[in-house]
Amino acid sequence: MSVAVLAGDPYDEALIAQVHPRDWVNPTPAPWYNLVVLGAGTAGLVAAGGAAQLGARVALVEEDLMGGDCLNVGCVPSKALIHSARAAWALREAEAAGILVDRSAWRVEGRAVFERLRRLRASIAPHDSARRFADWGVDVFLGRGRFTGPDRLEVNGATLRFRRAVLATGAGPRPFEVPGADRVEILTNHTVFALTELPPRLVIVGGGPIGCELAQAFARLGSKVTLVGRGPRLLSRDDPEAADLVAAALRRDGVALRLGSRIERIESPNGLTKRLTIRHEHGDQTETIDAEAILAAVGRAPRVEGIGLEAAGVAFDPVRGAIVDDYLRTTNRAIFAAGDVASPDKFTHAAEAQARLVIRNALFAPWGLGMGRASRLVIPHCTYTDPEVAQVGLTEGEAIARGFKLRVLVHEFAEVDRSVVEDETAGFVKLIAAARGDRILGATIVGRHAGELVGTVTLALTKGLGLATLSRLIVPYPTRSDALRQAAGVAEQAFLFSPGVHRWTRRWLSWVRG
Ligand SMILES: Cc1cc2nc3c(=O)[nH]c(=O)nc-3n(C[C@H](O)[C@H](O)[C@H](O)COP(=O)(O)OP(=O)(O)OC[C@H]3O[C@@H](n4cnc5c(N)ncnc54)[C@H](O)[C@@H]3O)c2cc1C
Ligand SMILES: NC(=O)c1ccc[n+]([C@@H]2O[C@H](COP(=O)([O-])OP(=O)(O)OC[C@H]3O[C@@H](n4cnc5c(N)ncnc54)[C@H](O)[C@@H]3O)[C@@H](O)[C@H]2O)c1
Repeated sequence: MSVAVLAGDPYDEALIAQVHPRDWVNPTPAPWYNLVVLGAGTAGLVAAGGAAQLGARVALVEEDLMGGDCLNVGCVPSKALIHSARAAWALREAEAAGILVDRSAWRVEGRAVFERLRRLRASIAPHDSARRFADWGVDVFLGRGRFTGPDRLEVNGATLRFRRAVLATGAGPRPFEVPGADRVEILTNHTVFALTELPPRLVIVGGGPIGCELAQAFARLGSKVTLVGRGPRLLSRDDPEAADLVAAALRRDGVALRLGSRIERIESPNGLTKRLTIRHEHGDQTETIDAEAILAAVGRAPRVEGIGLEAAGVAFDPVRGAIVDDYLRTTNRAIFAAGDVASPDKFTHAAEAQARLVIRNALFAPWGLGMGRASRLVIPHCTYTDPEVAQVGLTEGEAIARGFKLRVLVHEFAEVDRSVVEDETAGFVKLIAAARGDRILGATIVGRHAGELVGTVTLALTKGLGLATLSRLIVPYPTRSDALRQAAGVAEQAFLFSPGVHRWTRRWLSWVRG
């Protein structure tokens, strides 16, 4: 990411004025800091802001745009794009709801869609602004930071000495290594939101969350999208049935899926059109796909190189990132790490939760007493395709792999009145529970608002609430939350209507009847 990859319109100028003011003057460093934070994405901002508000002397170092990926080139712009795509989709589907729309009377204005995205991004930027953090007492340094020893870091020639530090440098797009990719302009999440028009044809490489969300969004907005995936299915981290529903939805929206495919080469025969040659894993034939744009969404690489981790005594691995223990301490006990740079869960809410834990462990656990464990955090995730796919705890496959004996309790949204009346019946709630007892191990939710619904199960897992509690939850009618109660209730119903219990209830009722 760089200020240079923004589109350069007034909204981007407004964004920069907040998160990388051009006239910013770095403060004079204090002799010592309680906490120096490297990177001002979600993890860094939460760690710095929280610590400063608790009274710590804090320095925050950012080389690019404060807010990091989430604000600038991740969650915020992608969800803004998804909103526009959904509006276009709703118009196409309006007829099914009895509303006749003249198809020739509306069209997607790509320029306006991207402008809206940048306007909303700029409107959120004050939350992450340099001024806001400075007002909280944080010394904000704009510039590239680099550790120069186990207790010091350098930025623009100034040395910041620390008792504790937080490494929060995040992750960037993983290099896209296929023949020819270095000679053709390839979009990544750093550049795709700087577009000003919709590409008529777009190839997206990668079937993870970024690939799926953006493939559907661009297709709904009118681009002819092909998604090329290496694996046999989409969303390889998630439940396979959930991934199948997403694949069906993408196909329905016009996305051509080429899964299990290997890219042989990329070229640009006339300098404008880009051409991919792919080969299916199980076939001899190659296929060529032409497009105006190619987006690589092939995973994330933690930012660990060139930042002096060797000098600081912080061990790292190019794939896993900084190596941390369960208290999020690196191999230098004074340096902690939070967010994408050290976590397999590369999500904003995970970065935020880890940063909160780091404040506690780094600043309020003298001699290591009272430190909290990262493994105790219950971290859900959700992919914002339509239908959404939300997950918390173990998937069915993960629970089996760990040797659990399971009960899998499923309730389909086709059985939920609210989903039926809104014509959105695709999806299900799947609760993964231990075969005996009440314990919930995880949940997969596929459907509209799955990301909201998963919060209830996350609370149950966090507080150790079981199936019985969930099945007695009273939810407003008609809502999709009923699916959760119904799925949990399957176990209770099976007990209540089991032959033994049924025999007993009949006898009792016959006796009281007289
Ligand atoms: C397209 C896309 C969509 C996403 N959608 C979602 C979503 O819907 N929900 C969700 O939960 N997550 C989503 N994510 C993931 C989310 O954006 C990340 O998990 C989150 O931003 C991680 O925050 P972080 O603070 O760890 O790192 P980052 O946000 O990457 O911040 C790290 C910061 O450190 C700075 N930095 C690095 N090195 C240095 C240095 N040497 N000196 C100074 N500064 C440095 C960087 O410039 C950057 O600003 C999405 C990601 C992408 C790419
Ligand atoms: N809604 C969300 O929470 C959300 C949305 C977007 C991104 N994110 C975060 O960002 C991370 C990165 O997302 P992502 O989708 O880039 O990564 P990913 O690692 O989840 O998926 C990348 C996919 O690309 C495939 N791939 C890699 N090289 C390929 C090649 N040469 N040809 C074809 N396919 C190839 C991989 O097999 C994999 O399926 C996510 O894992 C998630 O943590 C979260």
